[in-house]
Formats: sequence, C-alpha cells, structure tokens
Amino acid sequence: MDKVIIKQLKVDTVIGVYDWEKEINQSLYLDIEMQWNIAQAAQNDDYQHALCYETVSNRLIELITEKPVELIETVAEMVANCLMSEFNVPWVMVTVNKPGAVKSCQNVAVEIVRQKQD
Ligand SMILES: Nc1nc2c(c(=O)[nH]1)N=C([C@H](O)[C@@H](O)CO)CN2
Repeated sequence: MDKVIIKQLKVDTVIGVYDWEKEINQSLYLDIEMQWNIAQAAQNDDYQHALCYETVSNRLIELITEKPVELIETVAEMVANCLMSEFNVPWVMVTVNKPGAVKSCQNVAVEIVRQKQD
C-alpha cells in the first residue's frame, strides 16, 4: 500500500478532562499514515496528483485548535473524519500522542485505523 506519512505534527491546543487543563495550552504530537496512490503523481512529477502533506498539516492544526475538547480519542476521530471527507483519503491510521499527560510516562497515546466506506 502506498502511503503519505506525517510524523510528530506538533499542535498546541486546549485539551484535557480536568479544569486546570481548560486554562492552558498543551502539546499534542500526531503521527498520521494516509493511503494514497503515489504512482499517479510520480509518473509525471505532478503535484496536482499528490496528497500535499503541508496542506494536510495546516488543515489539521486549524481543525484541532478550533475548539477545545477533553479526550485525545476525540482528536483522533476528528482527524480521521477530516482526512477521509475533505482529502478523500481511503484509509488512515492516526496516532495522537500527549507526552506531558502522565508524569511517570514518557508518552501516552491513542491510535485508530479508519477506512472510507463506499
Ligand atoms: N483514554 C484517555 N484517558 C485520559 C485522557 C484521555 O484523553 N484519554 N485524558 C486525561 C487527562 O486529560 C490527562 O491527560 C491529564 O493528565 C486522563 N485520562
């Protein structure tokens, strides 16, 4: 399967269950794998057929910072839905990392895989 991959996209946003978390920005780091047919773009060196990782990254930062949510699970679903509906990505794996969340852990994360139904 061909993929376009975005690693460790940093998003500073209001995220968390507790009251004190609703007053501050915290950093999330997103790892995203998107199924995409690379051959079409590569054949003619054609950006029009490429899934632009820069456009995707900027849209996801906009989406996540739009409104505060409590759970990283919600962020993962929002990202997967956006990629499938707005960018026509047929299959996606989204990992949302919140490394600052638990003092004794290097990182905590959720990971989801979603496929477009057609
Ligand atoms: N499965 C989850 N568990 C927890 C979450 C979460 O988003 N998903 N969030 C919190 C708090 O916001 C935590 O990050 C504060 O340190 C607790 N558990």
